[in-house]
Amino acid sequence: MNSILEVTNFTKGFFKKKALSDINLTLTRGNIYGLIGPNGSGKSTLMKSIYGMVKGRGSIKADGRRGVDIRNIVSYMPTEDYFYPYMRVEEVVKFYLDMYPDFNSERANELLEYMQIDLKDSVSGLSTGMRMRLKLVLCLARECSLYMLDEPLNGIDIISKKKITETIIGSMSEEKAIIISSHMLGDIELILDRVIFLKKGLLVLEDSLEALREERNTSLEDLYWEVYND
Ligand SMILES: Nc1ncnc2c1ncn2[C@@H]1O[C@H](COP(=O)(O)OP(=O)(O)OP(=O)(O)O)[C@@H](O)[C@H]1O
Repeated sequence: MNSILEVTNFTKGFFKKKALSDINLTLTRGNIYGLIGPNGSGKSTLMKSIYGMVKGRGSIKADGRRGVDIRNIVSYMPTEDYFYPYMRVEEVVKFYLDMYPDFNSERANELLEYMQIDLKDSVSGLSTGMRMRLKLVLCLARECSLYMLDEPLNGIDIISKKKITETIIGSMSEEKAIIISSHMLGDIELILDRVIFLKKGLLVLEDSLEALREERNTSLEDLYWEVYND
């Protein structure tokens, strides 16, 4: 089966407010998805729900798995920073190796070298962009079917952006899918196959980016204005 994730009638509320309303979504292998939407539209809540960190009503299945079992086939990079500042990069890598049986240390070393991160570097000494690079390496060095990257291009310079987008493309294959949430539309537009637009917790559009561009003769940013400017 080509589908890797099925979200069915999924709703999540925080107190009286709905963060996600009746989401129905199927993701297929071989695609990079852009998860798009303004602040507070539900992007992070959707990723956390898929990863089993947030519970809601409805069903989420990835390759037949549900709940925390999904974590065996999904690798998630949250926006939050989760490193212990006293650690060196090599200790963080060791931590991942112990934690995830699917962690590929050879791939991690290869990516660390490309990202110009030294195993002896202290985590507390890394700049924002270098920490982002490290988070991405750790996420993509797992052998998984689905990768979820929450805001991987936030607060970083153009060289880091280039390295990050190249690494994402280099990690793709026909058996995998990647979801990227971002506000950097011009940067991610180049690497996306499909887009998912969330608006106030509702899924308002899921389509091929190329088809949308051809049909409407427009850029992702223009499309964003069309969907959200009301
Ligand atoms: N732990 C929480 N407690 C209460 N409300 C929450 C919590 N997490 C998210 N929300 C609310 O759910 C809604 C969706 O938030 P979410 O963080 O998923 O949006 P987002 O699209 O990722 O936003 P951003 O682009 O700002 O990161 C918002 O109204 C937010 O305030």
